[in-house]
Amino acid sequence: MSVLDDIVAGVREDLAAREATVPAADLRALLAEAPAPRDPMPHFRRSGSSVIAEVKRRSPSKGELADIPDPASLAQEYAAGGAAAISVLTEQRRFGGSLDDLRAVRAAVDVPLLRKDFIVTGYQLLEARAAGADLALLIVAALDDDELRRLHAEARSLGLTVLVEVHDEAETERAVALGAELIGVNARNLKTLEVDPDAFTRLAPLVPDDRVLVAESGISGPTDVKRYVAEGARVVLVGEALVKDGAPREAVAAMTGVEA
Ligand SMILES: O=P(O)(O)OC[C@@H](O)[C@@H](O)c1c[nH]c2ccccc12
Repeated sequence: MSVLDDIVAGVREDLAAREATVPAADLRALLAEAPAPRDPMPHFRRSGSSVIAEVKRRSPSKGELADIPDPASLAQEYAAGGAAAISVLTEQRRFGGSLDDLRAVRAAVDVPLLRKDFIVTGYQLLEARAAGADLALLIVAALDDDELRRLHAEARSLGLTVLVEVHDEAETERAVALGAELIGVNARNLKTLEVDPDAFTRLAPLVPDDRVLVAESGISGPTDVKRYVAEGARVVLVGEALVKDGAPREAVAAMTGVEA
């Protein structure tokens, strides 16, 4: 069983417990009252890099990254530094996150929020919207083509912007064929946890110019950002480097608006 399969199995168990407590119909009723989601695409399409800054406590590859007792105040620092969006990891077992983190961040900032999780059912999309997310991640490696298409359509119908994540050629072709507007190349292979620093370089040319490309994982500062922008990224998604930096506001600012 790959790491990814193992994570998804845990996610499905936790999900079943939540679904038994809060029925989908209750979430739908909540959403009927909710304000429309924020659209991050105009910021992403601006010239110069946009940053999606991530609230991330730990990961299966690196273990403990940072003690984040107050995700809301970290998010306020990210927003003050000019983050185009904030990613909140909500997976509990391996990443130490929760929907409570997402709700706390939503209450504290006005920028678009990404629910970063292993989304395998429509219920998780309802949860994302109900907790105040504006974007949702769909990981191509975790979904067959039917699931990917169905979840993508469901997310769009809820008004969510979808970040479709890929790591190899075949996944990139699936994302493009799906019509994904926002495609993230994760340098890390979630099945093995290995990082391939050349993944972006290889995959970016397979993506048509009308889509927005996001470079994900292993970005440590403005030098990395400049390289990815030169290779076609408009957006960078950064976790570890920001949660470990004592001055996250300045760190986000330094990675924002970088030109090739
Ligand atoms: O902490 P980093 O190396 O800056 O990486 C952030 C982000 O790319 C990473 O958290 C991530 C990318 N795709 C994912 C899918 C699931 C969980 C986590 C991720």
